[in-house]
Amino acid sequence: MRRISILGSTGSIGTQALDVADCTGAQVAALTANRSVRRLEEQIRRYRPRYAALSDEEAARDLKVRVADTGCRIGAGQEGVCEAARLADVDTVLNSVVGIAGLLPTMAAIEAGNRRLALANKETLVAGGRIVMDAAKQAGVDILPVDSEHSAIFQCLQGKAPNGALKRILLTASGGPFFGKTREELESITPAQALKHPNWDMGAKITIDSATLMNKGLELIEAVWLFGVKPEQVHIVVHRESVVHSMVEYDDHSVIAQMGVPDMRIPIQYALTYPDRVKSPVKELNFDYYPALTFSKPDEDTFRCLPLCREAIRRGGLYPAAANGANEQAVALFLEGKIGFLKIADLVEKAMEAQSWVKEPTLEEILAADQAARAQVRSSI
Ligand SMILES: NC(=O)C1=CN([C@@H]2O[C@H](COP(=O)(O)OP(=O)(O)OC[C@H]3O[C@@H](n4cnc5c(N)ncnc54)[C@H](OP(=O)(O)O)[C@@H]3O)[C@@H](O)[C@H]2O)C=CC1
Ligand SMILES: CC(=O)[C@@H](O)[C@H](O)COP(=O)(O)O
Ligand SMILES: [Mn+2]
Repeated sequence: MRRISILGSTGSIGTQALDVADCTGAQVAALTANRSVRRLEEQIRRYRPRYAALSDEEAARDLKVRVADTGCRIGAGQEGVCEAARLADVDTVLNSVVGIAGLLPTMAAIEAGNRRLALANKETLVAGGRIVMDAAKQAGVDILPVDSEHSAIFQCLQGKAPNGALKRILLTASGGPFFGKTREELESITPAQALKHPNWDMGAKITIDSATLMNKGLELIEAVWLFGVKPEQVHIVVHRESVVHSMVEYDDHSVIAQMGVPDMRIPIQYALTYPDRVKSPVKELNFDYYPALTFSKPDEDTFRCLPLCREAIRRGGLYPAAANGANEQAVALFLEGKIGFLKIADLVEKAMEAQSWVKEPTLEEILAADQAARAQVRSSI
């Protein structure tokens, strides 16, 4: 039986991971969140982990009082979250924290060793890809992708590509809620409109990223690090139905796809049970409901975040961290109604322009680049 630590347990992926734990009989050893005291209290009472943490220190103090009767030890701050990633008796850490806040817990899980890392937090690899992958290799920690496209690619590769035979990755994109719209039409988009994803029910930040196609740019970078391919080998294919979760093309031009209904419990479960496949409550894919599957090219003139991310990983160094940090701050400002939808890409571009070249950045330099990009975004509105 797996003993898992779920970081970001109160979010979209975190709560679905708890459903998966229910179905697979995994034991929940630790839970963490940012400041959702009530939701984490409910989860502690139901799953009885021996440790839980909130990164917001005041919220952690409140939680400690509320769950004093349960015997659950409560941690606080970023270090409290990292402690959940390091617990000695845990064999699986699921990182479903949103944003760059997931980077230090990822490193903590890897440094602790002797566990698998099921990684939903794509920003970890976008900002810190090289150091994360190097540390995982050195520690012998397997990183299992949770992101649906990367789980699909991992499944199509059966874990690893046969030597040199992988030609390219065909990474699918839904196109988001604004597929087919012009820049003029996007000028007056509201957060409420952008928060309506056509196929997936996700947290707010990733839903906005899907609407701008930043999500696909982040996923392109994520794929480069996870599968050791060049940026040019990742080809984005718009597929409106989100049923083909991604594909790989081999040198003989054979294309292998992974398919299923759009439900994150499938990739979450696979990351936890790999290499085993076990029964799932998720609906089977019924082709009667999908008489046509469509494929087309992304509109990169309108949705500029995608080419900006491609350029960021092509340049390397701190450019992806700067693009990611600027995007996180810009999305927060868009959700607060302080900037328009199209401004998000402008701010990502500006942050990349301000970034200087650093060959192999350290963790400290990555976190500093993230902070600098955020500060630049805040000061330019
Ligand atoms: N949702 C989805 O279907 C998919 C998500 N992903 C990726 O998974 C990650 C999580 O996404 P999603 O579940 O949608 O996000 P949500 O916003 O729904 O949940 C985020 C979780 O992270 C916690 N959190 C937020 N800020 C911090 C912080 N500073 N320190 C520690 N914990 C924090 C939140 O706690 P609190 O509740 O207290 O705020 C919450 O538990 C993202 O990287 C996303 O890109 C990838 C593929 C699909
Ligand atoms: C479920 C998942 O993995 C998301 O990243 C999803 O892919 C978002 O959809 P699009 O970014 O393709 O709109
Ligand atoms: Mn995805």
